[in-house]
Amino acid sequence: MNAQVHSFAGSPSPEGGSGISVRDATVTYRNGHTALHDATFHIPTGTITALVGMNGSGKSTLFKAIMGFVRTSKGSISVLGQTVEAALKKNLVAYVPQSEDVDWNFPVLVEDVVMMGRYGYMGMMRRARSVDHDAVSSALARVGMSDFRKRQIGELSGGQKKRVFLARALAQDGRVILLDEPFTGVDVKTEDAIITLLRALRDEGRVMLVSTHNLGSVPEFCDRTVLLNRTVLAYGTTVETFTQANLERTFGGVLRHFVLNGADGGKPHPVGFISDDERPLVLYDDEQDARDPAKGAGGRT
Ligand SMILES: Nc1ncnc2c1ncn2[C@@H]1O[C@H](COP(=O)(O)OP(=O)(O)OP(=O)(O)O)[C@@H](O)[C@H]1O
Repeated sequence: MNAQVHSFAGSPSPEGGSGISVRDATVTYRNGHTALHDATFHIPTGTITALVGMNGSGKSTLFKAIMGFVRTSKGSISVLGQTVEAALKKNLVAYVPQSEDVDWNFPVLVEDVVMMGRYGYMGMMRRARSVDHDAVSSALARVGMSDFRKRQIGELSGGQKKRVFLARALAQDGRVILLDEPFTGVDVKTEDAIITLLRALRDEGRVMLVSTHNLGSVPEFCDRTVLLNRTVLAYGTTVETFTQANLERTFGGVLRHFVLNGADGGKPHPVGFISDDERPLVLYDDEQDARDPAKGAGGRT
């Protein structure tokens, strides 16, 4: 099968800009496990980049390293031209966690979760000023969750919780936003809303790095892709990087891959599916095209 993957992401991503630069980064945990070794890639500003790899390939570890939560034993990471420590101090990096990483029994209101995004701008007493309250209100409005601000976070649906954590990142005004599997457990409508928001944030010149197992969504909205398996196997524009050969290298035997004889206009039509999760990537051999089956031909615009 000689399929190539085309990107449906809007305008081509701008080259240059300081973005995120990772050079030969190695992270070894205290138990001696090296989760990431010699990882190198660059992402310019004003882009959305997919971070793709199987379970345990080091995606969350890379996020933690970019946030300064784990140290690199080798190599360097720069965020908007600054060290990780400087970026952390300036609240430049916002993080939207995986749902499993959050204790939903913790009794806290939606507006309090979003206010956490403002902590870095407050003094020791964490006294919110009007600018902080305004930032929370506008972030909640932007994700369509204003009506839920007085609700306990644990009472919300999975998709609503994701929106609240996105609002926290917006309230922080992070120039770099790391999203850990934002589409897991959300319906297609919420996924659409998140993608629309990410595109708007890209147009504001922010950098988004999105870990995802939904391979079908990647060509649709990610300008760039980083493929990971304990090191960076490939990185670059999605058009050049998100190829069948690279995906097979990334997932090996773990990837589900089917070739079907579909029918298109009455003609038999070979179709390939590559899936790491519930939304597969669809490859149309003769059109050299990739489509999202949930959205029909041509994907979303
Ligand atoms: N605190 C830790 N101490 C020791 N090992 C860890 C720690 N955190 C993660 N690991 C290990 O490092 C490897 C990479 O884990 P990581 O969470 O970065 O993977 P991931 O790509 O995010 O996986 P998933 O897709 O399942 O979320 C795994 O083998 C994991 O067991």
